[in-house]
Formats: sequence, structure tokens, C-alpha cells
Amino acid sequence: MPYELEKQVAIASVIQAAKLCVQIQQDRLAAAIEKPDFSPVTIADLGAQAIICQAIAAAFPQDVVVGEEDAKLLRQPQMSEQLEQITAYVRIHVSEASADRVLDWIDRGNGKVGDRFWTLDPIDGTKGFLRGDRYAIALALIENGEVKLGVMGCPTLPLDLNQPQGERGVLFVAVKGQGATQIALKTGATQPILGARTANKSNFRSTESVESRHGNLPLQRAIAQAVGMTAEPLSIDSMAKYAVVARGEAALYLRLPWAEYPDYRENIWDHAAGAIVLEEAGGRVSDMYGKPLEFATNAKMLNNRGIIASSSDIYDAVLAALQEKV
Ligand SMILES: Nc1ncnc2c1ncn2[C@@H]1O[C@H](COP(=O)(O)O)[C@@H](OP(=O)(O)O)[C@H]1O
Ligand SMILES: [Mg+2]
Ligand SMILES: [Mg+2]
Ligand SMILES: [Mg+2]
Repeated sequence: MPYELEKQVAIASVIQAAKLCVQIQQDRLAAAIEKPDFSPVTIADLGAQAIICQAIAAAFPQDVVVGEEDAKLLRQPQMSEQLEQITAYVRIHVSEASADRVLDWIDRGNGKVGDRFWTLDPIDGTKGFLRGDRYAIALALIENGEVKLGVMGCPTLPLDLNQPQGERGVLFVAVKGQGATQIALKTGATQPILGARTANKSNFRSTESVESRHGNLPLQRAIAQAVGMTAEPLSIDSMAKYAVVARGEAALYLRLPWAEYPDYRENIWDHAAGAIVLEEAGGRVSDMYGKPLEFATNAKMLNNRGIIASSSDIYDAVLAALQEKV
């Protein structure tokens, strides 16, 4: 099967990164470090990026990674304690880890988009991670502008949202043309997911960010209502929203920009893995004007605004409702 080795490397490294995140959370070391743009990062984001970049470098030495984080902050002397902590957690999974190597692995994620590259969000939903809510470790392979593989680890997401107290911890895997699967992190139990072809009565609701700055909630809700959704939207952090639509637990994920942030552009690592999981599960993804998402132009999707992700059967109605309001 095409992309088999890439898939195995991605799955193994995302599982290790997920374990690192869970461990850091359990050890109560998940604290916000402020980045220059004032957004938070934690030792878990940096450790997860180190593990995954190391695994890609070992298996595919030529491959470029376009990742969210870099080691600039961590190289400063006042961060030596955090660097030591990260190195210790990474060493649990990668025996040859040292502080210098960890810094270099993290910085392997500073590549540029090209013909073939990976894009990595070591923790998507860092704010969710800090709150103890949902987050995702997201890795995707892009070739010739197309997402070919997506792996998304969601350590705190229930296997089934209808059983919120049930087992948690899921990995989503999709390969172009080969479908999407869900793997239970605890047991390895695997099942195909194809829940995004048609909406139904029980999932006729939308999902959106917990963080109100990340999406225009009033507009999102107006569109959901315009296509007939009356149920309360599901608030979920991270790319897990794509997975929830893929599983058929919601039918629509809208991420619409606020008029107050006209210059905000979405990052490729915030969407690539989620988008292929949803499409392979039968769903549709585009920007708010119906344009395909551009994953290989830049790390920021300069030519796209907003996101529509939905089950296939309601996509046209959502797009039409949106064009009426904007
Ligand atoms: N003003 C904004 N509009 C849209 N997305 C934003 C934003 N500010 C930050 N984000 C992105 O929102 C992501 C989290 O998404 P969500 O709201 O769906 O949980 C963040 O990813 P990180 O947590 O990886 O930094 C960040 O890239
Ligand atoms: Mg971030
Ligand atoms: Mg993100
Ligand atoms: Mg992130």
C-alpha cells in the first residue's frame, strides 16, 4: 500500500508524543510559557515536537518538517530547567536524547513548504491542554500540494462522545484514497470511520472552538441555524472537531474569522491532518468561500479565509447560507 512506511512512522511517533503529553499532565508540569506572540506553549508541546521530528529524521532523513514550535526560547539560559525536564521526558522514548539533541530535533521543525514535507502541530489546542480539556497531536504528510497522510492523537477524547464517561484516548489515521480509521490508544482496537457522508437527526449540530477569540461564534451559530440546526453547538478544543464530524457525532465545524482580525490567516498545521481524516470519512472541507485549502503555498494559508468542514450532504447548503451573510 502507498505510504505504508510513512504511516507506521507517523503512528508510532504520535503515540509516543501522546504518552509524553499525558505523563506531563499527570505530573502536573503543564504550565504556560509565553511565546513572543503572547500565545502559550508548554514543555509538552516542545517535547512532542522533539520526539516526532526525531522519528521523521531517522526514517526519512531528506524530509522537511513544517512545525509550529521552535527552540529559540528554550535555548536561552533562563530556560535550562525546562530544557532538562523536556530532555528527561523525551529520553523515556528516545534513549539517545540529550539537551543539545532535543534542541536540534525541535528545530528540525523549522522547514519550508515544498514538493514533499510534513506539517506538525505537536499540541493543537494548547489552551485546552492547559485546562485539562481536549487537545490533539497532529501530523500530516503533504506531497505536490495534496495531503496524503494524516495522523491525529487525541489522548483525552472519548472513543464515543455519547459515552462521555467511557474509555478515552483515540488516534485517527487517514491515507489518501485508503479511508480513515480510529484506533483506541489503550487497546489498539481499530475501526473504520465513515460517519461524515450524511447528517442525521441525532448528529444535526455544529462543533466550534472553546476559545471565543478563535472563531466568530455569533456568525457560526447564525449559519448553523440557517441550515436548520437548533441543538446547542458542541464546544471542543483542537482539531478533534474534525474527528467528531468524521465520526458522525456532529455534522458541521465552522471556523469563521472575526471582522476584528482581518489579517488572521490559518496555519497549515492546524488543519492538514484533520482535513484528510474528515474527507476520508466521507466529509467535505474548504474555506468559507468554497475554495480548497492551500497546504503547500506557505505555512499560513494566505489565500484562504475561514473553514467549512461538514458532512457531505449539507455542505452545499452551508456554503450557500454563508455566502448570503458575508
Ligand atoms: N485569532 C485566532 N483565530 C483563529 N485561530 C486562532 C487564533 N488564535 C490562535 N488560533 C489557533 O487556534 C488553535 C486552537 O484551535 P481551537 O480553538 O480549535 O482549539 C491554536 O493552535 P495551538 O493550540 O496549536 O497554538 C492557534 O493556532
Ligand atoms: Mg500554539
Ligand atoms: Mg494548533
Ligand atoms: Mg500547537
